[in-house]
Amino acid sequence: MTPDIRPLVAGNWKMNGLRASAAEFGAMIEGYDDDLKERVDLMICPPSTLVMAFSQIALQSSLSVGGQDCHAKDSGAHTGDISAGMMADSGAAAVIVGHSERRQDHGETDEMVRAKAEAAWRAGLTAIVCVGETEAERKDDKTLERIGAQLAGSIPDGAMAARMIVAYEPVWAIGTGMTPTAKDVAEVHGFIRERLKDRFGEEGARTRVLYGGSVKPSNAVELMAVANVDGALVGGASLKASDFLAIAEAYRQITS
Ligand SMILES: O=C(CO)COP(=O)(O)O
Repeated sequence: MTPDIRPLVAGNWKMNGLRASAAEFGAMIEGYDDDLKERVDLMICPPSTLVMAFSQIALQSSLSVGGQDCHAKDSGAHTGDISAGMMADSGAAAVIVGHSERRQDHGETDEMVRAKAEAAWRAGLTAIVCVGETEAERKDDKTLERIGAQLAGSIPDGAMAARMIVAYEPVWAIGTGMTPTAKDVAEVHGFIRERLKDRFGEEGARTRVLYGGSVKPSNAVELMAVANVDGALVGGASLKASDFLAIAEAYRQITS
């Protein structure tokens, strides 16, 4: 938690989900109550094919919708790609950029991620910029060095809290069931906060910094209670509405 920052629990569905899964999820999510809505924002980042379906669901609930990636250009001859403007037109309010799976599978560099974040802003979207060290980097004691370089390279100048979210996702914790200790999370999130403040001043102090990597209902309270953790970016556990809501429920406990 950071005082005065409203937490966000965002679900990244990755390459999962069909229209029926979205409808099922929507029916379940309507049930989340006003008290929880007061405490935490919820977002789902489905595959592009479901952004429109989720933006309909979002009308019935207090959920917001994000994309998982966008092209750095606004339009043009880029078969198979999707622009930030298209995401916005489909009802997204945000877009994830620089997820480690994009960095690994598609060779995305910090420079490319930065250009995508700029494209997101041009389209009026919030950019959720992901950073995180590999297992080898952690073992070599290079975690903060790596995160510092990714922050410097991937976040464009002029970042403002209203349109920027940083997600710290240690690569080795994604989909593995392994998580850093609360102490390690505190160290990295504290470091990210200092870097954001150094570069963006008050805007950096108010930017949400999410933790992602094997967040589950059973570890949500411990992870979300860490200083400078302003929510979660949840992969696998966001696919089931009951687990996703159970993670959000952590805020009922933490903020009571
Ligand atoms: O990559 C993630 C979210 O973007 C985390 O995935 P898991 O929650 O499945 O570990």
